[in-house]
Amino acid sequence: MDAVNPATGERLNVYDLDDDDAVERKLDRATSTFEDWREVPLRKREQLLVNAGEVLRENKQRYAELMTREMGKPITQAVAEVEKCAWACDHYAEYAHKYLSEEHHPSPPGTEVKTVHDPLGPVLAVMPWNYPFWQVIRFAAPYLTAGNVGLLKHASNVPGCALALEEVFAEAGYPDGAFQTLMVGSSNVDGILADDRVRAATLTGSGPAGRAVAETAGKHLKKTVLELGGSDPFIVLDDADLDAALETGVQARTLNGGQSCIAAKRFIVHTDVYDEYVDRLVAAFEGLTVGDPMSDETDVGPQADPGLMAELHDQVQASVDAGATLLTGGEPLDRTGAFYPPTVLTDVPSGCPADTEETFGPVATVYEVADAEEAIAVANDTRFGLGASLWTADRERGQRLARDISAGCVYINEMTKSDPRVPFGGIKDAGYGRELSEMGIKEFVNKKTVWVE
Ligand SMILES: O=CCCCC(=O)O
Repeated sequence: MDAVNPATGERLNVYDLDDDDAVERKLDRATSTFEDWREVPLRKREQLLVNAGEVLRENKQRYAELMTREMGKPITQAVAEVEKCAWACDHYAEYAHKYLSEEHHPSPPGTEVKTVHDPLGPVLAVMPWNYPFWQVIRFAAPYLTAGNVGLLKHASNVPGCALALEEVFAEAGYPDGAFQTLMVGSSNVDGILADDRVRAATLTGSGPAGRAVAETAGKHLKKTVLELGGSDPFIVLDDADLDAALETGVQARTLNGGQSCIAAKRFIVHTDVYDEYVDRLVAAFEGLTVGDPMSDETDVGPQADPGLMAELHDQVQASVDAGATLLTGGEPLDRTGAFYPPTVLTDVPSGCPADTEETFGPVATVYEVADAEEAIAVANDTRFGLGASLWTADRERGQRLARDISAGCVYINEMTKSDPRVPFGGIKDAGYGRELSEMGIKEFVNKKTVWVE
């Protein structure tokens, strides 16, 4: 596996792939470790998670630089990502025993009926490059604490991060085999998932990757959680606080180079405030600093890979060819590295790529709508259903409208974001299942009913 810096094109390192024997050994180790790990008292597992949070904090700068070098995330955002990982560790260290406590049910007199939460076994995690640490800690913190063990198949462009994550758990004192990185390509996923030793799988990634995992998991009757793409609406109503909706909107579209499933991708703006909002959005995009991701001053780094940037650019060009108006950006920057400028498209014809596909980069598509009802109709006119953000001065109105939005979450007067305390996941082509919070930790447990007569 090659790690290549997308800001410079420089090859950072070459990593050996695991051969079949190495994968076999890791699967065996996962199984044998699971038998012991599941017996470790929950309080002890929580303590190890506290340690993992400490390891992350102690190595924050090193891990952040590793992410920035491998996938181009601005360094300030990489540091924030490591901090968020440590927070997720703290959260589950504090709450896992509460989330996993026995549930008692109404039962006939003289009997006791309850649900207990047993771990399932080795969980395969197929994870993407865009949040190389966060996406992994998001599954590992809850699932390991529930007594499962983890097998990570990370994206092939972040191999250094994949190994550093293994280091986090080793240094925190987890048993060998509780968390292992598989250095394999995506063609190996099917066979590993089909293996009896793997009991469940979680994937964050593209729709095709999710469907492939779901198909194999279905064939072998394994539980999955899928967090796939999104084309999240960012709705600005006539009574919205425009300053806040603008500042947050810019961040929601350009954070992480716009490479996020929950980025605001379709801005749906009430006609009364449309002209002002669009003018200010364009000005704000043009004011962003695009450049060296190692600089604290940078807002938008390179796209993670030249091929991905080319795909994004194709989507923009095809949309313009179909009749969309390009207000700013729209051409890769003429410099070394995969730099794409913040881009704004309006008058987007129905059915063009910017309208129907996920744009994984700093490209905002803006729609003008006559009223809140039309805003909701446009918001729902997508095969995705991950998150949504809605801006209005009237919180009651916001909550009424939220009921009509087809998405896994709706944030009113806030950008869509993940938080360890809050369930995260989508509907429709955005996937199924929930990560984080109590719901997340309970996705990969056997909710076992115990009836005591
Ligand atoms: O691509 C998905 C990004 C999730 C980002 C987050 O959890 O904040």
